[in-house]
Amino acid sequence: MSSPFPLPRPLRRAVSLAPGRTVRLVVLGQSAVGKTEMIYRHSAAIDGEVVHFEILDTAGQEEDSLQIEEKIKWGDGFAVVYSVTDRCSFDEVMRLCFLINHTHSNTKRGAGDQPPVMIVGNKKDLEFDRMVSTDDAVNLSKALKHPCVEISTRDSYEETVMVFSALYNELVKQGNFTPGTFRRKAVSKLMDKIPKINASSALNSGGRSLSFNSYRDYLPE
Ligand SMILES: Nc1nc2c(ncn2[C@@H]2O[C@H](COP(=O)(O)OP(=O)(O)OP(=O)(O)O)[C@@H](O)[C@H]2O)c(=O)[nH]1
Repeated sequence: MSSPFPLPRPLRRAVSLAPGRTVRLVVLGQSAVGKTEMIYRHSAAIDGEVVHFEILDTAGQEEDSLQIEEKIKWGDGFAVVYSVTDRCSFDEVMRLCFLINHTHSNTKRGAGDQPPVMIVGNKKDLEFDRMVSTDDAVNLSKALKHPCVEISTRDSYEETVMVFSALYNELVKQGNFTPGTFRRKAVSKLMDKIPKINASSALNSGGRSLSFNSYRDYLPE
């Protein structure tokens, strides 16, 4: 299925980790929707600039709302993931989108100035087990005013990367900060506590299964 919302063209991967700007993205969603299949660090050349993505996922039902809110405060942009094979995970999307908006309305931005969110329907390869239609997703997307896309993290690494780059493009488009004002280095204390695995080794595994599970190990001070 093609996306009802056009995603940017596939990105060229950066050949080196040159100094660049850093964007923090958070992947939210119910348990078992496929969040852990997403990569957690990625660098790409976008419009001639190197962009480092730091990607934090949540641990589904194991986390309480305070932990999720901490992660939401940390993030610049958000992928809210459901599985097209799991109706309950789709029903959770609305609650998570409200939580993002609520949390950010009290923190970084002014009223009515919300961070970019993309609704991501994963496991589209399981067409015969589908419980959430594309129309359902488009309707929710219109209601919440967030773009939606269906992907398969299992089948396509590129689709996952395009979600991240679409969020980045939206951040730039919002104009809250121009590209030059992004953080210059991956400096967050949170990320400093994450075990170092360099981007090239992460990508060797097809960009999958390298997410981290124990947020408690690197909570901000
Ligand atoms: N067919 C198919 N299976 C997938 C896809 N993405 C993930 N899975 C499978 O779905 C199961 C759950 O994936 P996880 O990545 O552990 O899900 P999660 O959202 O991180 O779950 P929690 O850690 O409990 O929050 C695993 O068996 C994955 O292999 C996909 O695109 N297609």
